[in-house]
Amino acid sequence: MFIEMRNVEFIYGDKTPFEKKALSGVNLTISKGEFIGIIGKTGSGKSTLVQLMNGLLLPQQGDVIVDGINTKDKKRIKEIRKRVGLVFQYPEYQLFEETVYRDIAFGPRNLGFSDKEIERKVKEVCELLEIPESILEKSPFELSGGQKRRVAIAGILAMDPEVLILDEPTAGLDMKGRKRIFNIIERLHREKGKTVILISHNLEDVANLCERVIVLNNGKISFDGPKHEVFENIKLLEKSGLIAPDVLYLQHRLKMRGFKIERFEYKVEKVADIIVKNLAGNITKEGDRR
Ligand SMILES: Nc1ncnc2c1ncn2[C@@H]1O[C@H](COP(=O)(O)OP(=O)(O)OP(=O)(O)O)[C@@H](O)[C@H]1O
Repeated sequence: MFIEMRNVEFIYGDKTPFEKKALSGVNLTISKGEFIGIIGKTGSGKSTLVQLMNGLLLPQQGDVIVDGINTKDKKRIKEIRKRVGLVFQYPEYQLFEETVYRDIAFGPRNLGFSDKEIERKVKEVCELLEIPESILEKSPFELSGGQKRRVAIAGILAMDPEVLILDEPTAGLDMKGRKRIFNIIERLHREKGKTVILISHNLEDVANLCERVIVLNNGKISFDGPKHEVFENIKLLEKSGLIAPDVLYLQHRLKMRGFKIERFEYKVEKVADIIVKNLAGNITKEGDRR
């Protein structure tokens, strides 16, 4: 078990007139190599949850343990940050150096990597994230939205974290930009064995990419399990204030009409195959009857 949260509660502005309980009674464990999606309506506590996972926020109640280290152990916070990398929802929060190179190098430099190691790391992550050398001396603020995202991810990956957390990594990107980011994330999981935790408002993306899904509702976990269990339970999604992807509503409707669906699919092409297969079955049956 790599990350463990035990009975965690987090309150913003604790003991002030503005206090706001963002999370309560959160228990969860995350193992190496998982690909987890975190979903929940706006304000349900998703960003708070992931900031607790790398010690950026500390719980008022309960404990967060990362690879055996309690995030409250101030002396070991660097070790935690090195293990759990968090890419913020807004890349602007993360990019502040004068050049792209310096921004990507910031994390490893802070962790005490040598210049040679930093250079090697920057080169490696740029290749992985398809960041051309020609932009390394540019200001991060001159970049396009997609490039900014990739540079923000590169800066975190350069520290070689075991766990990569991405908070809405494709917000504001067009279809092509989104596909590019998701391909990269998928490869990081599949080829580099990274544990990935993805927050997304887009349930279709989560359904397509993740293996396990955690649903948050008003600061509590309302579901945690295999994705097919959550996505086949439209009522559960609705109770948590979420709307299931259209492909799922379609398959529920087809099932009600007598279509045989063994396993719900998340890609339109695959649903089309189900329909064709069912219709073909019916036509054959008709033929048999005649
Ligand atoms: N800095 C803060 N000060 C006070 N309250 C906050 C702060 N950040 C978040 N909150 C509140 O805590 C709750 C959880 O917020 P959080 O950002 O974790 O939710 P979220 O699910 O990530 O939302 P979104 O989908 O909109 O990003 C919300 O009610 C939010 O208003």
